[in-house]
Amino acid sequence: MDPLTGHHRIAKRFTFEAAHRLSGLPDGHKCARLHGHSYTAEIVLTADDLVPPGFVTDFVDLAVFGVYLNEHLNHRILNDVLPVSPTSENLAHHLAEWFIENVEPRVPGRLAAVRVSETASSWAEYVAPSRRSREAALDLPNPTGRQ
Ligand SMILES: Nc1nc2c(c(=O)[nH]1)N=C([C@H](O)[C@H](O)COP(=O)(O)OP(=O)(O)OP(=O)(O)O)CN2
Ligand SMILES: [Zn+2]
Repeated sequence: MDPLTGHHRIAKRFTFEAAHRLSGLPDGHKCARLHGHSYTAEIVLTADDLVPPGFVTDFVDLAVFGVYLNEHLNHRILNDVLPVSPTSENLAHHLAEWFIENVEPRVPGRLAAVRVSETASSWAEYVAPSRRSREAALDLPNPTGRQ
């Protein structure tokens, strides 16, 4: 790729409410108690080239991610529904894997990152591996040459 050529990034932010408790923390840590957050989950997509009329991906086509959040995480205790400890880091990774499996194959952009916030002052981000490295790991061909 030409190092002087940039690429496009877009993001869409979703919100949901959920509770969690974190284990493995020092005695008395406030987050060991069951408590709730108004979460935000931001999906970042990237593309070298735009598709008509000038999109990385139509924001409308990302609505399915909001449906997943609403049906599976909203107003839930995250410890009951996630296969991992419900830290922001683990949640960002989990959401990235869900997006890569369920949404990315149907949209033109590729996932760059998922950023999760529990509070207005913090976030955790999972940076997705490139499409090329994912395909190499699966030993798949890359006929489009897309990164
Ligand atoms: N690296 C991480 N650290 C912490 C996480 C996490 O997911 N990743 N999570 C928590 C707790 O969930 C806690 O509820 C959030 O802590 P904090 O940011 O301190 O939240 P407050 O609203 O209490 O923050 P203040 O800004 O200090 O009011 C803890 N750590
Ligand atoms: Zn918390």
